[in-house]
Amino acid sequence: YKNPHYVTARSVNVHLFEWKWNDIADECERFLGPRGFGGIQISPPNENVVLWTYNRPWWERYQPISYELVTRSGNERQFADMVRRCNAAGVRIYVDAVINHMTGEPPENIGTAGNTAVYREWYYPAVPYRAEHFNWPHCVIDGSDYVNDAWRVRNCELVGLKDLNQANEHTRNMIVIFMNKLIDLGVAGFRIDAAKHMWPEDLLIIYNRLNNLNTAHGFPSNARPYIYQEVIDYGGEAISRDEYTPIGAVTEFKAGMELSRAFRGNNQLRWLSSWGTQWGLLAHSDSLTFIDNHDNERGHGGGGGVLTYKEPRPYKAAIAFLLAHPYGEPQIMSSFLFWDSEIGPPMDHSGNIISPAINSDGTCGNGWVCQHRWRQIYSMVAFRNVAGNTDVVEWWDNGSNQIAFCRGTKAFIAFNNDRWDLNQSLQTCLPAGRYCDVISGSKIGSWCQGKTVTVQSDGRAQIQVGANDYDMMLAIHVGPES
Ligand SMILES: O=C(NCCCOc1c(-c2ccc(O)c(O)c2)oc2cc(O)cc(O)c2c1=O)[C@@H]1CCCN1C(=O)/C=C/c1ccc(O)c(O)c1
Ligand SMILES: [Ca+2]
Repeated sequence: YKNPHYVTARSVNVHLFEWKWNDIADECERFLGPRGFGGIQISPPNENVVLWTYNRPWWERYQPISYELVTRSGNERQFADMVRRCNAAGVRIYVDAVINHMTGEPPENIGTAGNTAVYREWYYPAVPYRAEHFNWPHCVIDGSDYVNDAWRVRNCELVGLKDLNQANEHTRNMIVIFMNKLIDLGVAGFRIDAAKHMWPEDLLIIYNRLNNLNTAHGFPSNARPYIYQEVIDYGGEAISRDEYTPIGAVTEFKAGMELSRAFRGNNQLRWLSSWGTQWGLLAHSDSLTFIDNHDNERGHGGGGGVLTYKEPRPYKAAIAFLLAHPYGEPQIMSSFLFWDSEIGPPMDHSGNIISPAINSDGTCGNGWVCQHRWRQIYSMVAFRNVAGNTDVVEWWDNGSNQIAFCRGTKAFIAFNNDRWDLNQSLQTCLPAGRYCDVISGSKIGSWCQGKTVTVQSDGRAQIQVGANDYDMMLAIHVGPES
């Protein structure tokens, strides 16, 4: 359950938060496939509550009312079409699975999004779920439970959302039927939302009932779905993410928190020479890493502020480091613009999500940030792909915030977060020749739009990253893009 099943030489997952299925399929063919992205995390594809009372907040998609594949992102046919087209472009699809709970809204407060599910007294006829499929006696998780009471965190309601009982055979089967339908449509795996709120024993039983991946979509035979479990654990809680690593990968929130601290200047970059488990992070094969996600980019995720698109220079540098270093399976957030922590995706007056516009320079409009289309970020996706499974070698630092390292003989990156220029002859580990810095510009034919680096026969080059350069890093690698 710890293998993303990326197509060869692909290595990065992008969370296209709240995108519509048709737009994702287009993006796979016109951008993500050609640029070497490995996979996409999509928003929950099953029917959710319609909360006009909060003007369609982003978190309504985390309040299921059925497992019908009908949401504002599209219907079942559009979903199947997206998975087929993205797999054909070499880009995998991972589904955000909300299986801990159903909505907590009383019947009179909900719309029927896909007109397939009207439920009464917590019954969900479209699934169907009835009262005995939920945890009883009724209780709601209190803040102190996270520290003191693992049983209540699992068996009581998260913010009043109806808490399913995954120990019940019918509940398990409804969840398994839902997930197997997605696997048969060609998805490569799942993000398990709110995994902390479910018992690992019950989750493993569910995972073991899942089908092998569908070989018609290019997966090898007997391939198990990639499972990464959302367990928000900065330490100090009754529940540890170590309870979940035996059964699947786990979201490593500490990675984004620590790299945000470092690239904001609250920790010296030189300490990153030991990046990985020595920082208290999960084992490499268990670790889904990211700088920010849909929750903590809004400040919900605790652990202090992670870097987001709102602080672009250190954000791009933190992402560059995350992608340049071999530790973990990295995921990039791709957001819509927001100015309050509740607001949902750009929508028209009747609530339909507005598609991202693609500008002539390749960036997005219509209220979408499309971080994955920022040159400094998609260039680092290519960097990571080229670096493959090579190790970090030739680590250099200046004793504070200027660092550089190679990935085998394939790639080289340098960062400068000091207030003075970096101007050093450094070992790049690359074959002699002229390379384009992929951060400061693209390579057009054989011309470098940005900086050019000349590597001598001993692998050394004069590396310059000014303290006030537009970006605080320089990256070069073998292969056509650099
Ligand atoms: O103030 C709120 N929630 C209370 C604080 C955040 O608690 C939530 C956590 C949560 C937070 C921290 C933890 O350590 C933890 O174990 C769980 O996970 C969720 C997962 C869901 O599928 C749906 C939810 O409504 C939540 C949620 O409210 C607002 C209003 C309701 C939704 N919401 C939110 O803030 C929604 C947040 C949300 C939604 C989906 C997610 O995947 C997520 O990680 C957070
Ligand atoms: Ca639960």
